[in-house]
Amino acid sequence: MYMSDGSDLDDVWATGEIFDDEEVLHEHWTPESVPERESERDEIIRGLRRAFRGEAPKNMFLQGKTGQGKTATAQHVLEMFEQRADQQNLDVDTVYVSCANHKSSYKVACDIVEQYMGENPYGHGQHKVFEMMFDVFESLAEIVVVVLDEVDSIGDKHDILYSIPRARKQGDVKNTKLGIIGITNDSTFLSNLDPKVKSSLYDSVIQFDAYESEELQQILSRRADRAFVDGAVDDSAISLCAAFAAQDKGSARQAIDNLYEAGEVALDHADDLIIDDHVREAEERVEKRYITQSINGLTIQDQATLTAMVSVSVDGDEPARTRRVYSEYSNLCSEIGVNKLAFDRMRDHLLELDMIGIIDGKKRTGDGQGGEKYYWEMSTDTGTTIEVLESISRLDDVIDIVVSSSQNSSITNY
Ligand SMILES: Nc1ncnc2c1ncn2[C@@H]1O[C@H](COP(=O)(O)OP(=O)(O)OP(=O)(O)O)[C@@H](O)[C@H]1O
Repeated sequence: MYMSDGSDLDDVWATGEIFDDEEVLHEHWTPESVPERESERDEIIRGLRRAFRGEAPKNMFLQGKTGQGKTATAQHVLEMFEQRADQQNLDVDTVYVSCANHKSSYKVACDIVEQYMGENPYGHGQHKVFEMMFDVFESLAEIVVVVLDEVDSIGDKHDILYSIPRARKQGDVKNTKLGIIGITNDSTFLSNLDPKVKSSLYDSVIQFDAYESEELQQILSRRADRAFVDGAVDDSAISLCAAFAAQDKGSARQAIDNLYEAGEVALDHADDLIIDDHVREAEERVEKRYITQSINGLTIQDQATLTAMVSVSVDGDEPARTRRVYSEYSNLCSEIGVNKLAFDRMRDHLLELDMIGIIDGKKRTGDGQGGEKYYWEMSTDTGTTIEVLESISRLDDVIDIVVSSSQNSSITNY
């Protein structure tokens, strides 16, 4: 049998002349400045500067959709805060927790204790774990800022949001002054908190609006200068990347990911200049990867609801009322082999799909019957979504029917 020595794959192995410092395109890389977020930055500074007057920092909530620079801005300001405090001999420290995998205050407190004491106290009662967490804060500094990123993950188990702001009053800490910076994508999280929690921390909500195309262009240009060798990116490719991201979610993360992928695409084509065509191909690849990751993480009921939504989309009926989606869903359930949920519960799955950005639901006044109703449409590309759903064995037959019945405008009679 012929075995290649691999030399025929040299073009696939080629690293090309595109990337210089690729790391600046990685998710964990923190920019030194965030000029597009000057006003949000200044508001955070105003909340922290109280510490220099001997007061506890303000409790703040940074709110806005994904990729809007909330974490980057908070990190940038906190770095400046620590440096300034150092210069003025003020004893400050910051504690950062990503709450993404912590579904309760208890688990967040365990994470903090583990970070600083080296041992996870999981298994002890909540009272004990909170006590340990307050001991950690007290041992760190006179002023401690606790950053709770993706804080909405803790859902309604939000005792920590009540306890930290009141810790001094309740005698949980004696010498340390505490402030919280909560970061969330979920605009409903704050309004759904119970009133006693809200009143203890609702000092300031700082809204991060979606980036516009010019802002994304500036962000990309700064990254590109460092990430790629001189002259490796066409200006128009940067503008196109920014425009794609602005039209979609206005997310800087998405824009940076697309530019990174465009570099890979250029390498695949053995080109040493990134141009518009590479950006277009990259956009398709990134979109497909994003849809695949999102859909694979869904429950089967979410997937059934999404399949119904796709069916509505191929019939050209978007935006559609919930009852239209429910009718498709009802027809699909037995084919997919899932229990048919009641109308309201299926709507919850539509809301879930909206939260992760696969579909988009907007409330507006309906067709004269009652108040505002939801209208749904796909926010990812329907064709790509179909391709991904087809790769799930439980759904592939149903998707075939959905697509082939699109000419008949409805799958109701299959
Ligand atoms: N103004 C900016 N300048 C430079 N880089 C930015 C800026 N805004 C965002 N970024 C970059 O975009 C990516 C996403 O930003 P970040 O994580 O801060 O967003 P986020 O709003 O916290 O999103 P999420 O809620 O999804 O975590 C990061 O790589 C970050 O460095």
